[in-house]
Amino acid sequence: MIGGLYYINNEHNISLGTIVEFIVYVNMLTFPVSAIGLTASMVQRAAASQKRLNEFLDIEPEVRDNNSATDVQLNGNVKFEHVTFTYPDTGIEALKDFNLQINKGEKVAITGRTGSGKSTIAQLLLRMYNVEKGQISMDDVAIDNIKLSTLRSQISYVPQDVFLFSDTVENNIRFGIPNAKKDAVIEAAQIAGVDKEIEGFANGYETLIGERGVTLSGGQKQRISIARALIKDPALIIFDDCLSAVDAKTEKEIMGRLNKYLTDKTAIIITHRVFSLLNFDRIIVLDDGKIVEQGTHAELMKIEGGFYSKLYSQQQGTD
Ligand SMILES: Nc1ncnc2c1ncn2[C@@H]1O[C@H](COP(=O)(O)OP(=O)(O)OP(=O)(O)O)[C@@H](O)[C@H]1O
Repeated sequence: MIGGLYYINNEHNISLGTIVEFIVYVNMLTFPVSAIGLTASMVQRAAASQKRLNEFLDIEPEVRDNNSATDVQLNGNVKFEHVTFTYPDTGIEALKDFNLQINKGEKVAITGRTGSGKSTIAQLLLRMYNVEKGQISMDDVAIDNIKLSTLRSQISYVPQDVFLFSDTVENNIRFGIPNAKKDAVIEAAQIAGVDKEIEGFANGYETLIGERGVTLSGGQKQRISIARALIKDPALIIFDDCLSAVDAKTEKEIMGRLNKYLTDKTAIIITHRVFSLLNFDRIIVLDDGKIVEQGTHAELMKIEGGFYSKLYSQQQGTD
């Protein structure tokens, strides 16, 4: 449910409509004087846009730093305590008295049916919303008391919908870490399983992506997005169903490499495809905003008629 790099670009909850309005407004202001056919209706629209712009500039972001917020060097311990969260716009209760503790270095997979609350966990960890009931903490510091910039810079989030820039492959991977060395870019691409394809492009890592360059497949975009998350070297990394466009074999291989590479890091992998989770420390199954099963693959397979074992059996042979 989270789109693109929403959390980076949209800290102020700017709606697309507002941005479009803003562009219309700026275009009007820069209209050449020779085009004096500026009609009354355009003036009215400009005035309306001005009003919207003023309203937009007055918007106070709902999530902002508390006065007591500090910089904290995070180690990757995560705790949700009795968190009940309702999306303010829809009134949907996405998490219900939700408790979860993940220790530094643990690799935890979260699965469950559509709408069960998986992405909401990521949204709340990034503090895209304030939590009113219960508490979320990292390394025993409530996330409300961690500066937003500090929190978000130490969590890598790979969204479901990939957002790439019209720039080189290399710059897309090192986005956010402009000083990252080429070796680090290549290593991240190798782990994400996209290095061979990049090397096959006419200009390798210098190849432009987008209208003026190569058109990437959905799977290539997803793997570049994973490489971008890895290069950040975060305390916590969250993969949100970000391998849906990759075939089952490739997904398994990437998961295997990630498991090794992320040894000292905390990782949360949100996925519908359970077959790639065999070696995870813990698998959590969500339903209707609550944990309904958790354990290793072997433990969950023993639950007769359990959600996980059913899902696993269904997926065997289908991918
Ligand atoms: N930005 C949002 N605004 C309002 N309601 C939302 C928002 N995002 C999710 N929801 C609702 O909250 C509930 C939990 O959604 P969430 O995205 O966390 O589920 P999910 O398990 O990640 O689903 P999926 O597997 O389809 O991504 C759903 O009912 C969903 O419709």
